[in-house]
Amino acid sequence: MTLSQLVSQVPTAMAKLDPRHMWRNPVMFVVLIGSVLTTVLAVADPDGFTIAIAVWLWLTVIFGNLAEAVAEGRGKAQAASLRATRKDTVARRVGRDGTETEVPGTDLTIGDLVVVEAGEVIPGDGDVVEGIASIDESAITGESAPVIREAGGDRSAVTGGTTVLSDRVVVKITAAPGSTFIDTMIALVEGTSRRKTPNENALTILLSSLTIVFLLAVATLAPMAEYAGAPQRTLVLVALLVCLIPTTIGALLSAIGIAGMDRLVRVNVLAMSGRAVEAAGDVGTLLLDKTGTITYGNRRATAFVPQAGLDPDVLRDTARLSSLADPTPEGRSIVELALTQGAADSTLPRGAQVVEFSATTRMSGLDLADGSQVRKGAASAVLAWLGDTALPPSVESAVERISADGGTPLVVAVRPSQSGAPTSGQVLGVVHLKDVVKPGMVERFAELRRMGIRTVMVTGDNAITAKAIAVEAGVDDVLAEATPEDKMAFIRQEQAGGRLVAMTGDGTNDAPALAAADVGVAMSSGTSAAKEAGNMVDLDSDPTKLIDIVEIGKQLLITRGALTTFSVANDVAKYFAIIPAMFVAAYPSLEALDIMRLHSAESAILSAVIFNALIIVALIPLALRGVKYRVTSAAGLLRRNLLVYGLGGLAAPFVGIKIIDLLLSSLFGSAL
Ligand SMILES: Nc1ncnc2c1ncn2[C@@H]1O[C@H](COP(=O)(O)OP(=O)(O)OP(=O)(O)O)[C@@H](O)[C@H]1O
Ligand SMILES: [K+]
Ligand SMILES: [Mg+2]
Repeated sequence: MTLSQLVSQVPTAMAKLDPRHMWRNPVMFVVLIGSVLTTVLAVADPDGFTIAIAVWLWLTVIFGNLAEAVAEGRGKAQAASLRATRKDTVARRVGRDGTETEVPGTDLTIGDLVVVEAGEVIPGDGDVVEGIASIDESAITGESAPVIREAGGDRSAVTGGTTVLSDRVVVKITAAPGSTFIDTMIALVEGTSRRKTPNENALTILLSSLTIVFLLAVATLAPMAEYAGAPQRTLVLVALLVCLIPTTIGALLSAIGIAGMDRLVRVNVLAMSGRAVEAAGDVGTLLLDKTGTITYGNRRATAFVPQAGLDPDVLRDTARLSSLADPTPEGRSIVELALTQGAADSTLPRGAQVVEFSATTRMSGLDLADGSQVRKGAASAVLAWLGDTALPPSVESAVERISADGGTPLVVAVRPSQSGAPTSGQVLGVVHLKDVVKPGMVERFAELRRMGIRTVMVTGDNAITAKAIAVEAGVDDVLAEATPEDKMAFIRQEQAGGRLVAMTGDGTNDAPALAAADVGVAMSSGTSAAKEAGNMVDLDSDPTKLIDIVEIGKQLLITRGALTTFSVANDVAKYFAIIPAMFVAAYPSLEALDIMRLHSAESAILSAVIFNALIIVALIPLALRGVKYRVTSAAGLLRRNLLVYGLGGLAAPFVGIKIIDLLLSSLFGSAL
């Protein structure tokens, strides 16, 4: 933060003097009332001291607003650049009859189909329903490497404002103009949608109660002082009150929250709720989806392994048949592999019923017109479908080998038509699906472990594959063959144990879990359903981003705690700095307590007011940058912060007020 940044936000800080805005911050609202009151006093009886107090009380309020304005100002620049990407686009809308019409992007409604080709800007948020394309998302991520988006799988979501680099896709619009991802991002970085978090509300109530306590204390001081023969002016009592109420944290509280969100945006994470950012600071368990989260999610068929003695072409052709109507990347890759291995290029047989893949059945295939059925899917699912208890030994060993290697085996089976007596089906072999683990996982998960976070991979895949990938990625635990319900139940169970849970995922089947988690981070590469369910989106689709998210969350909590400690300690110290000076004339015996030896009672009061205002500005950089988070025990951290910010807060006013008092008395000596 530079001085010019501070100065440039002064007009915004002045605009925030609007009582309708100030009202939301009770502590600073009291200072505002004090400023008005002392201004009236200064107008009625304009002596230098009264004017000086009035001026410094106004500065206190403005400095508080300045902290918020500077925090918000950082996001405004980013919002402006995002607005530029939301330029008017022309959409090629596809009608029911397949004809294309050009319409302005703003005319699109949810459910519309649009065609986007290489070189064109995607006119709105949606899911790719046909085709595959490489897309430049740098407009929103700042990342220049193109990403792949394709129909059918968990990499189907596209964002309006991004550009198709190659090929052609058909996109089904999922967001109305005005409530798109970029609109959300703009609102977020500008802070227009910011609401106080429950923690902030609780702290505000605490600070307000403290303010009321000090208000009562100062109000009762007046008659007591009078009785004691040392009557105090209203002006002095107002100044005393402002010094005693927790103005430092009151002024910086919202800036701390905004800065936390801002730091997340800088690491390419969009947090839809401040509450989630706070929860991130206390996360104990992290759940990660495997495919598309820990791995790239580009699960491709690489080999057909037939059952011993079976003609390899039979497996190849049946695997292809079962995948003809499977729009998932896995399904399409099987069709492609079969073609390269010499399969005939035929279309879906007449009268065939498509059995779509679902995360619950873990199978897909066809029911053919003659009553026979073909399926491919997870070994356990296919076995259950066949009503068998064991796979043929050669298939069993292929499944194990593929799994142990971290691959996903898809067992292919057929069941002949059941016209007469029930005939049992036959397992033909296995398709080997391969995916690649993203680099750098092991080190990053080790770091999470040091932070005290347990990482658990949850996957629909079988236990052996899950284990192999878990070892390669270095997660602590795995939950295999998990249905969407299992993922959610696991989260509920962790939460019941008192732990806050973070979940990262990309798929539609992750959506319930993302919604149930305290921190739900959707991969930007994932489906719209996942992004809507989570409360954060990672634009880089990096599951280890949670390390940054947790650090930022912890930093936010620590900064708020540290500055609250500092603020309250500060106020207590001010009490002991000012009170003896105020009463030493009436009670000479107080002289023993008057360790500060301030120039005069007036100088003491004015110095305290000035210190109270300046400390806000002095702490703005810390509020924005955050107190540094180190990986250490929570107790150690608390001790350290109490020491630094508690003792620091107690000592600072004595030093600061003394220096200001010396300056004032040397400048205005006899006048004070
Ligand atoms: N197109 C498909 N057809 C048939 N079976 C499939 C298909 N895709 C996946 N499967 C099987 O279903 C299982 C679960 O699918 P899915 O990939 O949706 O699980 P998931 O819960 O998202 O886990 P993850 O994404 O971590 O692998 C897979 O392990 C695989 O055995
Ligand atoms: K104060
Ligand atoms: Mg998945």
